[in-house]
Amino acid sequence: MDEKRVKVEVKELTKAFGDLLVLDNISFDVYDGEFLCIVGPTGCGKTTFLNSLTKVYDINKGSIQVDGEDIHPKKHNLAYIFQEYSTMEWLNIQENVEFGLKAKKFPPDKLKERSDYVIRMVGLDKYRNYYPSQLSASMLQRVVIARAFAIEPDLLLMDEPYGQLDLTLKYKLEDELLKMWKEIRTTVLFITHNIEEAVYLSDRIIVLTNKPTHIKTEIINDLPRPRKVSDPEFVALRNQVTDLIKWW
Ligand SMILES: Nc1ncnc2c1ncn2[C@@H]1O[C@H](COP(=O)(O)OP(=O)(O)OP(=O)(O)O)[C@@H](O)[C@H]1O
Repeated sequence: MDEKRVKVEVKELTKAFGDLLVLDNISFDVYDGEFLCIVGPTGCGKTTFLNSLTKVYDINKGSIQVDGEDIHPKKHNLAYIFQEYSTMEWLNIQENVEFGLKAKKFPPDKLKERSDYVIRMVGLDKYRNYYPSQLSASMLQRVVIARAFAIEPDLLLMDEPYGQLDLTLKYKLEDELLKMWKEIRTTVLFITHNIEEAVYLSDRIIVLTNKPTHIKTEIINDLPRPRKVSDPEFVALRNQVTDLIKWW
């Protein structure tokens, strides 16, 4: 990135459930157009973090701002991709993508052009009239990617989206995701346990500690793209992050 502009500012984020302090004074910025990965041990509070970010939970202390304003799902354009495919079975692929756009009050005369564009980007042009039950797992994930990027979100939140998928599929979808991200230049916050995935995808990696969770360190990942998991530089960075975490 040439010029860094702060898109999301997380400041002193603190969340406890009763006596259990989960997030302990977490502060960091996400830059406009950045692909930021957050890795941390099981149970450190990644889901709690996302739920705090999206206001599902009230936080005990701190603030989260997008473009200098307190984050709000109604005010800001937030998109989510989770493990579940979350497509609507009764709508075809084109309608699934347009559903998100309509919800965001996208101009009706530009709807088709926009959905065509993202559907083409993920290689599903021939399937636009199919229903979710007629598609494979990887195609469904592509629909989800297309739908998320279609709205050009302020922030795309991803929570272990490919955790359950087999490796080949996972790599394909990660490449699909990077292609969309490069084209549309969305700010992405991607949460994962998988260090290799974080090194493959990110511009920067934030490493969390065990509970009470704070930021252990952050690593700039400027490996050139496309990345190869077997490149010595890739392996070196993966090992560096692994050594930093060592939560097992
Ligand atoms: N609603 C809740 N009430 C009480 N405790 C909670 C609640 N939600 C989460 N916790 C606790 O907060 C801690 C963090 O949970 P969370 O699910 O955020 O972790 P996680 O990092 O997402 O886990 P995983 O790595 O398994 O996905 C856990 O100890 C959990 O038991």
